[in-house]
Amino acid sequence: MTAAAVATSPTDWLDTILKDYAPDIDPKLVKTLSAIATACEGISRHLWTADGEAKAGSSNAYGDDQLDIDLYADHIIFEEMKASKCVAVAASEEKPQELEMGGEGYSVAFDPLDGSSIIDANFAVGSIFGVWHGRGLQGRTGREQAASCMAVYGPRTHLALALAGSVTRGAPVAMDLLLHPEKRLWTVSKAKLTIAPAGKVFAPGNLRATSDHPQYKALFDHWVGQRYTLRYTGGMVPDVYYSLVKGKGVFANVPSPSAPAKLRLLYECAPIALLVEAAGGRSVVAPAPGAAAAAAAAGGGGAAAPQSVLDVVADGMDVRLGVCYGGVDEVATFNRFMFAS
Ligand SMILES: O=P(O)(O)OC[C@H]1O[C@](O)(COP(=O)(O)O)[C@@H](O)[C@@H]1O
Repeated sequence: MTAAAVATSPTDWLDTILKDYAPDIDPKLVKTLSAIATACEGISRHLWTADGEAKAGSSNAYGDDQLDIDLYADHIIFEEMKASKCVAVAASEEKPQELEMGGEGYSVAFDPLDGSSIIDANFAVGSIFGVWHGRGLQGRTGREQAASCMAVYGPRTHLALALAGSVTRGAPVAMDLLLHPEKRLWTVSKAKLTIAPAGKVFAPGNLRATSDHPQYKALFDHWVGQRYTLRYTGGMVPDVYYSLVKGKGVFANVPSPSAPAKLRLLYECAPIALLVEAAGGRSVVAPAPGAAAAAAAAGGGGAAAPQSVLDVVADGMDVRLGVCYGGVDEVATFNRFMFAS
């Protein structure tokens, strides 16, 4: 594996790296992923001096106040998608509709800046991308992705990148790249990301839901009782990236009637699910309180069964859900508590 790739053209460096995982990778996919990397490099550079509090004075389709940086990141990514000439349509958390990008080959859904509630405190934040084969996002599942990426803007800028089995022609794979801003070059920092089945590190999101979600409360007490180490920043990107790089742990964001789901399937949850499952971990949709009991009561013996986030159909551009990501055994423990009737 080449540790560092010498850039001869904007995409050559990535082509060299990805050919080690997928010798016959589609050049259009390489161009799309390279355009994503270029956008993340621009966002990383902008964050060095950007005002994390500056409000844009506008709100997105969900009424969330938009920060200047949200709109800057959103704009720079759409521009790079157009410039790649390999993206048919794209949509984002800020613009949740399929916008024509004028290219052909792939469709991209993204969250330009995940962590807008913590960026003013200068915590690590990120950008999330899902890349689907062909044209269209609505009606797709995460399992139809060709690739997904998660940029982490912390002390260093990293890009965790997953290639689906449809691209590697075998098992999906996840790797980690490091940005060298002075050379405008990315290198491989971890050739293969893996998550061990078990690891006593937890990141419990939407914790206020424990007030009216007895199964989530019981699980939280279990994690504390089993002396799990808490590693939670309030940013899904750095919190999941922790498990990918450290190779262990469990992240959850569980909804309840008082704290409904806010994470978006297309722009956040499906891309991260591909990364985690490509690293040998599992993803599961977090059920509402009592879902198992309700399913059992509904008769037909149909207990609520755990479902991979990758199998959820995006039957709208704003599907929101609760999730759990982590090692195989950690997600099994999550399911044991969540689907207990
Ligand atoms: O504050 P909570 O309820 O724990 O939830 C925080 C979650 O919301 C998010 O900030 C998502 O929201 P944004 O995409 O608007 O930043 C996640 O990154 C994070 O895991």
